[in-house]
Amino acid sequence: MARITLDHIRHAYGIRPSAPNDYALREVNHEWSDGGAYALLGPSGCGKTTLLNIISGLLQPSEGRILFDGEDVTDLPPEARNIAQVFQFPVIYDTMTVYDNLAFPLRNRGVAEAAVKRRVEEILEMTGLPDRANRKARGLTADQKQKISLGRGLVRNDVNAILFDEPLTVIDPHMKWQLRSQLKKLHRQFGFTMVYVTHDQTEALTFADKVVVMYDGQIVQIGTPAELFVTPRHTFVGYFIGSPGMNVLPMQIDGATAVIGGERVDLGFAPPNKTAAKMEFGIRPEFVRIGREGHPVRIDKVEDIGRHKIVRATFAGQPVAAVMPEENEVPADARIAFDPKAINIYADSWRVERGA
Ligand SMILES: Nc1ncnc2c1ncn2[C@@H]1O[C@H](COP(=O)(O)OP(=O)(O)OP(=O)(O)O)[C@@H](O)[C@H]1O
Repeated sequence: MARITLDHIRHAYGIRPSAPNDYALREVNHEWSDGGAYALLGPSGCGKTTLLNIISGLLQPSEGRILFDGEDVTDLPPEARNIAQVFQFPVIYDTMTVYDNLAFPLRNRGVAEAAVKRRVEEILEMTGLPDRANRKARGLTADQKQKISLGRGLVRNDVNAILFDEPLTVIDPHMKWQLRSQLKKLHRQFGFTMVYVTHDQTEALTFADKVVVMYDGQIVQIGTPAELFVTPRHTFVGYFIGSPGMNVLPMQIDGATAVIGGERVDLGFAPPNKTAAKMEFGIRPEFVRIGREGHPVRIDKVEDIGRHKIVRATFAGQPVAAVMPEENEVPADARIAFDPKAINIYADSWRVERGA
């Protein structure tokens, strides 16, 4: 397994890019540790597949270098990078049996038959297909075929990294959860460096130790699920992670006070003077209190979703969501308050550090 360094990578599909918008990847400059489980998360078109293909060698970046354990592999073709890749749709040999499909990557490398057998049997067990071992792949369902693709990606344990590009799209929802847990278990057991592309936050947060959030051709944050929740570095991370996402309200700063449409909210710290064009106040719905204290608010709707309820309200002319425990009542003359420790301040969409 390898440490992966992305050294000032930029990529444009068109020729002679000039403006930032000409780049599918604007600038990626990060190091991913050996044995880490990373999820690349972001909306459609943000550059996830582009970045994954640059790592695997299917695509040459327009600028920058990629290194495995410090060794420059930018000019190496995919087969020389020693990478396993699992795609969205099955890539298997229909005329081979399930067993032979799984054995193929090992036999190709000259692994002894006894070791092939041991490993293939483990993978058959993991994918829940041991009784299909001698069947031709042709007769299998789409999700069984995709499980074999996953198995082929996992069968070798001498690869630099395993890359997954939305691998569970064709798998039914119940099995999805099971396979994701198995991937996580395998990661713990063998310490593979894994990169997993998805646009589904649940998938990313349950699979990865570190989630790499991409937006508009950039990595906007790399963090643990808890870091993405508590301190989103960019307002996009706030919106995209969480359900409902973070409340983001336009504001002005006056010392240690946020002025939001005429209401003054104490921040508990004075953000430094910023020359930003746009200042915003961010707070997750879990830290918004609806009760008898605080600022005036208009309650628009209460959604009961089981263990808690989501209150949709209007504060200082802006829509705000709050998450409340099921047993709490919304009082008739409700007020709104914000937990000062959970307030994030954004200057031109980027988080301002306390004390920065
Ligand atoms: N072969 C290509 N030629 C030209 N433009 C491309 C090509 N592949 C991707 N793009 C563009 O590059 C940008 C990033 O695409 P990419 O496929 O990397 O995004 P993604 O985050 O993986 O999206 P999705 O989740 O839809 O797969 C998009 O604007 C896309 O239209």
